Amino acid sequence: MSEPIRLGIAGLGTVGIGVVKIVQKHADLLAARAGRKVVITAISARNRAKNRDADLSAYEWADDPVDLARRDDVDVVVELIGGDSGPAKALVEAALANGKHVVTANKALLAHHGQALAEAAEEAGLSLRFEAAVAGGIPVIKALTEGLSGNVMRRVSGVMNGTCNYILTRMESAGLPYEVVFDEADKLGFLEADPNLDVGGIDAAHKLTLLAAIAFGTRPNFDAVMIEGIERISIDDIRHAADLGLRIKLLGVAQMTGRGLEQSMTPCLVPVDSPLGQLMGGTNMVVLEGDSVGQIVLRGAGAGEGPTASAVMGDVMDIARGLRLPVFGQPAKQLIDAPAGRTTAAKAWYLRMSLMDRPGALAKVAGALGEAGVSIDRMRQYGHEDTSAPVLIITHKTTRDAIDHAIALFGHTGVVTGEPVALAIEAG
Ligand SMILES: NC(=O)C1=CN([C@@H]2O[C@H](COP(=O)(O)OP(=O)(O)OC[C@H]3O[C@@H](n4cnc5c(N)ncnc54)[C@H](OP(=O)(O)O)[C@@H]3O)[C@@H](O)[C@H]2O)C=CC1
Ligand SMILES: N[C@@H](CCO)C(=O)O
Repeated sequence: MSEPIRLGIAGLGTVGIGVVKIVQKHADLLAARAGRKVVITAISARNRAKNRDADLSAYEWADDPVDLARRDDVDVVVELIGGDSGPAKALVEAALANGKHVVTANKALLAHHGQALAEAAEEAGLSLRFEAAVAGGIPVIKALTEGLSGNVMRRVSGVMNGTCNYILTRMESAGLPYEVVFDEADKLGFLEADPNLDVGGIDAAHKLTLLAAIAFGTRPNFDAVMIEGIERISIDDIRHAADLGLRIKLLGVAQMTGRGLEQSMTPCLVPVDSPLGQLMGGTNMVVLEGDSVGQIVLRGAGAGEGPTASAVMGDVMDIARGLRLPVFGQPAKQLIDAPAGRTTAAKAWYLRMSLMDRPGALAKVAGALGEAGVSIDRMRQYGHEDTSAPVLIITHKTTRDAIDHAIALFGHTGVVTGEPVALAIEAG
């Protein structure tokens, strides 16, 4: 058997401790599968005194995580701290500069600095792996980079943030308003330290950025993702959607068209009985479409100790076995700078707004839609007690540009109060 592969793990929170547990629990299995032992030599976190759910006594402790990158007894640095700057970035950069392979679960770091880090890794002949960064336990990076490498990818889409899916499905099942379910999710420990990363759609957009880079051979371009969060989705939207046989999902879509790379992470409506519509709780689903393979659907736990550590270990095992692949599936220097495209696909849209309840208000809204070239399919005004009337409009198929134009025109009508909620109706 070859020499053991030696891990230095930085970050001993949910994911880090999950990795420690797998290495300890499955030592023989890992050794048999890798053809060498997988051992932990050194660890680091913020607080050494913290009581953690694992025996860490056999490992060297580093107060500064960057020290792991300088140790002779570490072959692979496993970065599980998080954040797109600070110690996580310093550690990954130091590891690559010191000849260590890197495994990370850090989507924020790679979405922002993936290009530079990939170039550094490839120049040094090192692996930089990030399976756990996208859709937790689902091996979607491996599927795209390896299993589907013979395909021209057409489209990548899916639900990639378990917290948002939990909030949206719980609002429906319990009939609770957004604020109450948000507090529940917080108490359950689902939310990122900065909750806006989850509910603002940013975390999911980080993940989509990484998938798009692999699928389309493009430099990761997070700034080009059109992002809308779920913060403005009300229990009324959930109920109206249910009445229409639809569910709201925070849906990511990336596709390459003649206009460039389209990337969006926005709340959308999908049929209740579609695969995406059936996705409940914190589960993730990624749909991959290639020219030869057609459509593939991957579904599973997008977060949590076991699933995320499972993905980290998959990367560790590949490195232990000697598998070396370009970080984004092809050499980073060959990745192209695709222009950001904006979708022109025509879809039906759901528009919910509040109108001043006075003569001619509805006519002004209908006029704005007409001026923007948007045709109304169905319209309903809901019962209300004050001077503001909730109105729901379903449009015939139209483009996002036309909807944005109509919403801009609403602002000049003098009768629309607050900002309308606009959701595209997708096939699911
Ligand atoms: N949790 C999940 O389900 C998933 C997480 N991820 C990603 O995995 C990574 C880790 O997440 P998770 O385990 O949930 O995070 P946690 O908050 O549970 O753990 C973070 C760890 O990093 C340590 N840490 C924080 N700051 C420092 C610092 N300045 N120096 C040294 N150590 C530090 C903490 O130390 P201490 O314990 O002493 O405070 C803690 O052990 C993140 O990138 C996250 O986005 C990806 C997919 C799913
Ligand atoms: N906050 C993320 C964790 C997993 O990346 C989620 O809810 O999906």
